[in-house]
Amino acid sequence: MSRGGADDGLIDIEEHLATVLAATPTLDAVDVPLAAALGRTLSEDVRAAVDIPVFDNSAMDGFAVLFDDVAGASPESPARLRVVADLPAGTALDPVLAPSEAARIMTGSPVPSDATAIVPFEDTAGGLADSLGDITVIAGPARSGAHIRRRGEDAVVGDVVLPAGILLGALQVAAAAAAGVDRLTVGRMPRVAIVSTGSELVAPGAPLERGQIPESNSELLAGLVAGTGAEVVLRASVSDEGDGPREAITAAEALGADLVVFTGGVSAGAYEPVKNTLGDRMAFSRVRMQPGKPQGFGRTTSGILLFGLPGNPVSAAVSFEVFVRPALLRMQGRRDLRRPVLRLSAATAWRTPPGRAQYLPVTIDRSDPAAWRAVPATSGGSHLAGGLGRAEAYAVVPAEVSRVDAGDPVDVMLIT
Ligand SMILES: Nc1nc2c(c(=O)[nH]1)N[C@H]1C(S)=C(S)[C@@H](COP(=O)(O)OP(=O)(O)OC[C@H]3O[C@@H](n4cnc5c(N)ncnc54)[C@H](O)[C@@H]3O)O[C@H]1N2
Ligand code: MOO
Repeated sequence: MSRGGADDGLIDIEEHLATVLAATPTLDAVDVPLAAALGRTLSEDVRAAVDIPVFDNSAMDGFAVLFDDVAGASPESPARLRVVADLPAGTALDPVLAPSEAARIMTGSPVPSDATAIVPFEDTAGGLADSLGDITVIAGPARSGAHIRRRGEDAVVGDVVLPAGILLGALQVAAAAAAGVDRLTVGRMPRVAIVSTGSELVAPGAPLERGQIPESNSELLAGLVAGTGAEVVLRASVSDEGDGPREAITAAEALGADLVVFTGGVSAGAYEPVKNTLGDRMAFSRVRMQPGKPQGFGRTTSGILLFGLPGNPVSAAVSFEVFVRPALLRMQGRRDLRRPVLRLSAATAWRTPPGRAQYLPVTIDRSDPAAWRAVPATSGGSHLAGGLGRAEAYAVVPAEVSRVDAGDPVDVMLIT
């Protein structure tokens, strides 16, 4: 569908993404130990198997006391107590405390059932140095319960500590561990084949004959794929002649691939291997974006998703962000498929392509923490593969915006 009645044959980004996602299955879930869960997508809610905290415990190194014994204690009016027990972390002891008795206690140790407050060492005359006989409290705790961390105040058994569909980062895996959970159900890693096309491509670092360039898209895509939690099972480079793309699909199928990403060979030239050999399996569209206008997408009869991204390096990077990444996340069961977007002001003016949404590689000027600014990393050309290396985000400018002036608010999609 064309926007605003413009009859330019381009389809909207959302329309192409909807086509992609409609064809994208959620893969099976697998059960993994915590150590293997980092970077994966959680498939089922995680419920606490133990309370957090597990038991009432001390927040301070000091003494477990009866609040009434020490309330209002001061240097002028100290409270004297007798230490009847010593409670290191891990102890199972639960000593009885009679009036005027205390237990020395360490941070994290279980608070005796009789105790109603903790007095830190700093609030006693003798401190740690004189802590196992009689002690003198010179500052009473502010309230009953002071410095006691209560059982279950964070979560109780059965509470959902992590909801299905989220990315498991270090914080989330640690929360599962704290909740007494040792295995997590996560989306299976999608298996991805990456296929570069182009007779001009040679390995990076190889001597270049006239007309040849270093192949860089497979490095780009392997990194981007890994960043989604998927695994690369095949990297291949095929020439512009012959049946390379079809052979690559056969090889990918043999490796159990769920998705094949081609770059190059999808536009309007005489040698377009993806377009010319895979027309029976993929549809080729022109999407209202720059870079990333030519897009191929389809599916094999066995259900492997096929993406034909444009070969220009920035086009390939942006196309991956906008179409392939959401598909790979959906396969793993991720609920939120979007990157975080900040609205920042443009540091300089820049040109935008008429009638196409722009994804401009940018850096973020953080020199004023209250006013971050988007700084173009390139002039916007889809071939500027070196400048792409400076980028940490894309400024996303809608198709109907004809220019960006310095100070204009722009949406900035974070990609790191
Ligand atoms: N007559 C038209 N020509 C072009 C159109 C159009 O609409 N009409 N669209 C342009 C746009 S927009 C793009 S984007 C490109 C897309 O072209 P292809 O996807 O067919 O890609 P190639 O022609 O194979 O390569 C484009 C460019 O990228 C370099 N490249 C390709 N693969 C790699 C790789 N793996 N590593 C590094 N660089 C790579 C290649 O050498 C070319 O310079 O088409 C426009 N043309
Ligand atoms: O759309 Mo192409 O990807 O402009 O350069």
